[in-house]
Amino acid sequence: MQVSDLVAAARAGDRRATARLITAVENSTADAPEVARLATGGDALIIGVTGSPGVGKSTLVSALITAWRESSLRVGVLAVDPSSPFSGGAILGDRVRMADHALDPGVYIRSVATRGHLGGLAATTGAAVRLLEGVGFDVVIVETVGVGQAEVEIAALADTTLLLLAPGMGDGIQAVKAGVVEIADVYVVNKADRPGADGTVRDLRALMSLVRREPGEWRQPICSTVASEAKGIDDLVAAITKHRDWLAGGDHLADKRRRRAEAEIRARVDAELRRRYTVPEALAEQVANGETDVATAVGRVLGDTA
Ligand SMILES: Nc1nc2c(ncn2[C@@H]2O[C@H](COP(=O)(O)OP(=O)(O)OP(=O)(O)O)[C@@H](O)[C@H]2O)c(=O)[nH]1
Repeated sequence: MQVSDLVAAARAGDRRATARLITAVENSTADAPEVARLATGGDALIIGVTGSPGVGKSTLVSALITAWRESSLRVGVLAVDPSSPFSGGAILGDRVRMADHALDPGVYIRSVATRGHLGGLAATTGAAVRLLEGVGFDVVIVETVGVGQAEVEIAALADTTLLLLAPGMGDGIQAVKAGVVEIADVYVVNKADRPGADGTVRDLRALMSLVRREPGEWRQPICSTVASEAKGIDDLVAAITKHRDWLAGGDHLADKRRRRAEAEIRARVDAELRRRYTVPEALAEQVANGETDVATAVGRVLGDTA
């Protein structure tokens, strides 16, 4: 099939065509440049969802999909697994939300692996986000488990980042420690049916009252949800819409988009440099032995293989 036919099919809701296009950009196949050229345009709402394992990200994403489908929006989900070298959807096969939305052509769900890919999340996921937006998805959700660098990178990709917490998991404190709180645009206290939820909301409020904000700056709302019963989802969708309106009201959205493009280009440039400039083992050996110094070795790597 021609790339143009695949793009047309993907726009019409053919999920296999969408899958083939993402695979092409992910693997930088010979078709990738044409795919990137044709599958362009669109204006998706890009949502990042992050939080510790077990807080209910998958369940919440499933409930959000249902809400947006009720408004006939097409929803794409990229589930990023920073620890897995596998890609293509197999990991999510048994997940609840797959079963819930498996027959709906307006929903596309895929897992994205970043381990072993040069450039990390920004390079691999950035291209897939762009593709989904380009074939007409109205909402693209990027979900990742809250570990290490991934959640900071996800915030760079997304227009609106949701940070999920759950009562009784010490999440509030963990989040502060990791500095994650700053990357969130909307806090979600999920599992609000569990004891301690009010306390988690209170802790967050107290924490936020310490942050000084300029007039006109975004104040992160705190939404309480019971994702497993689809409770609080309407309020959460409203908070997301409000953030989008705030972004669109100033230069914020354009700024975010530019920074996203910059992060994606940067990641790809870094990956390309790593591919071009390899460090020969013998050279490392020489530095380790004291025969050569590091600066000289760097000169050799750059000079020898440029
Ligand atoms: N009581 C309660 N349980 C919930 C709620 N939301 C999700 N759960 C349950 O919490 C467990 C974990 O939910 P997941 O959605 O798999 O959590 P996750 O954050 O995606 O987990 P990882 O994939 O491990 O990162 C499941 O058993 C859900 O049914 C909720 O609002 N209340």
